[in-house]
Amino acid sequence: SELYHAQIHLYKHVYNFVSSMALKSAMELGIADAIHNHGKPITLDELASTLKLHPSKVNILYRFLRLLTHNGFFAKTTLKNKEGEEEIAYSLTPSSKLLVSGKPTCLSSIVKGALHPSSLDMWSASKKWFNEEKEQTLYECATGESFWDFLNKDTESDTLSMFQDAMASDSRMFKLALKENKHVFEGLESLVDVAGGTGGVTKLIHDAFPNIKCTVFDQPQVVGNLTGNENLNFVGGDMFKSIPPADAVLLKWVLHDWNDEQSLKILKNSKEAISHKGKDGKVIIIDISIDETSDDHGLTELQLDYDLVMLTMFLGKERTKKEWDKLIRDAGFSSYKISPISGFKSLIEVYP
Ligand SMILES: OCc1ccc2c(c1)OC[C@]1(O)c3cc4c(cc3O[C@H]21)OCO4
Repeated sequence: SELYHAQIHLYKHVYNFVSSMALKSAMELGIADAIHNHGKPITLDELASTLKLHPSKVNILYRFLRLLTHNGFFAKTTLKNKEGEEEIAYSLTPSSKLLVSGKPTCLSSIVKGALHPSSLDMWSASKKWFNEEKEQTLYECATGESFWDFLNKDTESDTLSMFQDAMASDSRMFKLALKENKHVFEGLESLVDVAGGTGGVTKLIHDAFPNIKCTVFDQPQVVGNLTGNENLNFVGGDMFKSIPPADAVLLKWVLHDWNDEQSLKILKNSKEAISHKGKDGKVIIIDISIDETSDDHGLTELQLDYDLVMLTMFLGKERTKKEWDKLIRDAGFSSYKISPISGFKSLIEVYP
């Protein structure tokens, strides 16, 4: 009946965290590596001994694998053992292949970072957060400091490196996406990567397009003592004041960290930076573009999850197609083109 369907829907969402935590446990145990290194489907006993689990934990491992197999992270096959009996064996799926360490597609650091207590414990303060008028992130409301201050506190240095590893692993996925979007960068003589940090992504572009003069633009304390080469240089400054001129301005995962007023300022400064190129200049935005009407339900759910992660930790936001349209037009640009890139993000080419 409808009542019981509603109860199942409600309870499923209440216990979604169990699946997340089972995935985190699988990542911490190194199950994907053990199966990958085994080179063929692995039985429960072989896996338990590879993981050096106590014999009393074998059945617990089975229960975790059962849920994760049900949710598409492992595949179950049957093998005939030496006595000719059928035995269950587990193999990887495309999703768990993203947990195999050492590969450019390894996203374990995102699993580790996103499910770190610093991202979870703050939710116990949500009622307090809703009932105060002070504009701050849920994280600040819960801990009294910004997430950035927490990351940069030297006592938490492992969290900072975990965060940087997560950004780096997401950038490696961008390298694959770059191959599929060469046309966006072809013909450019120069590009400035705004809020490019220490240049992780800019280096990927520089490697793929060595003739483009790439500038990594970020706050002076971020790029201060970094040196590049003849076609990759670091410039310190304030993107809310002015952006160094180039044929193209790259804004990758930048605008989702800022509200509309701040984003408008960044876009207007970007338009100024490419103005010498007339019609040939462009701004390349890489961010989530939510399209609830046409996108797959699961994709939209991930994008709306990300919207709340950005809101609660950075007071940032993910934008819908309509919001991008308004922001781009308010900034004075004449046209733009949105195309999907690397899974759940979009590449928006904006023309003056
Ligand atoms: O655009 C920036 C950006 C991009 C991705 C992520 C950001 C911020 O913070 C939330 C997040 O879920 C997260 C939180 C973390 C972490 C990694 C991590 O990846 C996710 O390591 C420690 O805490």
